[in-house]
Amino acid sequence: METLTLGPAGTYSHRAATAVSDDVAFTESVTAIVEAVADGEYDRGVVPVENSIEGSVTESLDAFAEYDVAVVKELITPIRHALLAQNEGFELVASHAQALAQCRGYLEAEYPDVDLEAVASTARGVERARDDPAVAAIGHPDTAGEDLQILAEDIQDQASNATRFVVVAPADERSDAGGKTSLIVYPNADYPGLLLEMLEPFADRDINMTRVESRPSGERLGDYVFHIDIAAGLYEARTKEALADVESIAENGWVRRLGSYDTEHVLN
Ligand SMILES: O=C(O)C(=O)Cc1ccccc1
Repeated sequence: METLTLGPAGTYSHRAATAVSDDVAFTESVTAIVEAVADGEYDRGVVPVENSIEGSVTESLDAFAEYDVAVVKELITPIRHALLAQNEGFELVASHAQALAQCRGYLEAEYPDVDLEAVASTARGVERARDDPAVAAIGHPDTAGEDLQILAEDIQDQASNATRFVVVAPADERSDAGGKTSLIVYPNADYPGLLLEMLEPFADRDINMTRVESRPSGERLGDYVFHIDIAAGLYEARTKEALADVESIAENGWVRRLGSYDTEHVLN
C-alpha cells in the first residue's frame, strides 16, 4: 500500500507512516498529501493533526474540509527533539514551525540571539544544516547521520511531547467501525446558543467529545467550520441519533463524516 507523507525522509511523519506502511513516498506539504489521496494517486496519507504542546496543525484541518478523504486510523507518538548542527557556531535554527514552537523556551534560554527559520519539515531543516555550518536544525536525533553533531537532546519545552497523526484514505474507504469518529460541521448560521445546541446531541447521549476546534470558513469574518472528534463509532445507534440532530441544526450548511477508526500508539 503506497503511503504519502511529509518529507524528505526522516520526518516524524515518516516515522509514524512506517508503522502502517512499508512503501512510503514524500512530498513537502500536508495539503498536497490530502489532495493526492483524495485524487486516488496514493492509497494512504499520513499527516500530523495535533501536538500536545503547540496544538493544531491547522493546515491539516483545513485540507480535511477542502478535500474529500476518510480518516482510517490515528497514530499517537512521542516526540523528542534534538538540536543538530555541524558545530556550535550556528547563527540560525531551521525546522518545521511546530518543532520551533515546541522548543521555544529552550531556544530563548540557550540561544537568545539566533534567528529561526520555518521550513517545510524537520528533515528539510536537517538538510539545510548539512549544507551550511551556519545553520542548526531541530529534529529526530536519528537524522544526524555522519555530518551533524547532536548538540542537545530532549529540548522540547515539556518532557511529554506527543503528536497525533491521522492516516487518510480515499473517501470510499470510510469505515463506520472504530472507537473514535471525526466529523466536520459547517452550520452556516450564527445565533446565540448555536454552539451549545450543536454539542447537546452528544452530551445528551453520553458521547464523550475528545476535541472541538473551530476554523474560519473563509466565507466571511466570524463564520466557522467545526472539527469535532468523539469517542464513539458511526456504527453505534447513539452516534447515528446524535448526527441526525446535528444535521438538522446544520440544515443550511453541511456535516461531513470523516469516518470511524481506532488508535495506534507508535513508539519508534
Ligand atoms: O516536520 C516533521 O518532521 C513532521 O513530521 C511534522 C512535525 C513537526 C514537529 C512535531 C511533529 C510533527
